[in-house]
Amino acid sequence: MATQLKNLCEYSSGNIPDISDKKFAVVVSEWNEDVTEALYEGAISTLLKHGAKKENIFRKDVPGSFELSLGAQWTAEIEEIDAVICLGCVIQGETKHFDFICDAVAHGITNVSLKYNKPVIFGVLTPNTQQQALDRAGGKHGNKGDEAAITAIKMLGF
Ligand SMILES: Nc1c(NC[C@H](O)[C@H](O)[C@H](O)CO)[nH]c(=O)[nH]c1=O
Ligand SMILES: CC(=O)[C@@H](O)COP(=O)(O)O
Repeated sequence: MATQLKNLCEYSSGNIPDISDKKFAVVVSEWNEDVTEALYEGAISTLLKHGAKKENIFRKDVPGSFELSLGAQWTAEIEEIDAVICLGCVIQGETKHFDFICDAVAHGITNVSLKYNKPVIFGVLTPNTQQQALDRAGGKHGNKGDEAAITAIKMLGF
């Protein structure tokens, strides 16, 4: 279902496990920081809302979304980390650079998740415009950060 047909903050409240002792790494891209900071706020508020402890949430920043894969690996390899949430925003420009970044980070994050056998969540917006990004970072379509956080939580209850 396309995002415009659902709100990213709406999700079924079933199968929410106890995360009071779970440790989360949140890797945030600095590119489009007005958007990624909003995603981060959404992710943190969702984790805390569902019982995560603030002292168990560890933030690391990377320059751009392309670096999210390595940032995810450096945090996922920490044994105590139970799940990694990657947050980024790649906005289409004039060239194919957008395609290469999006493809690389989607595959990279997937590979880290499978390599370390733990949830590594793709909380990356890939909009055509700045407005589409803002609409999905606390705007009319909700917040992809909320969605990424609840996805991590639900995967810990698998
Ligand atoms: N244009 C965007 C980028 N570009 C930077 C890359 O992510 C990367 O840091 C660079 O290619 C060096 O490896 N990053 C975003 O996150 N969003 C963009 O819109
Ligand atoms: C997604 C990007 O890297 C983008 O900002 C690059 O813009 P352009 O394709 O116009 O160089």
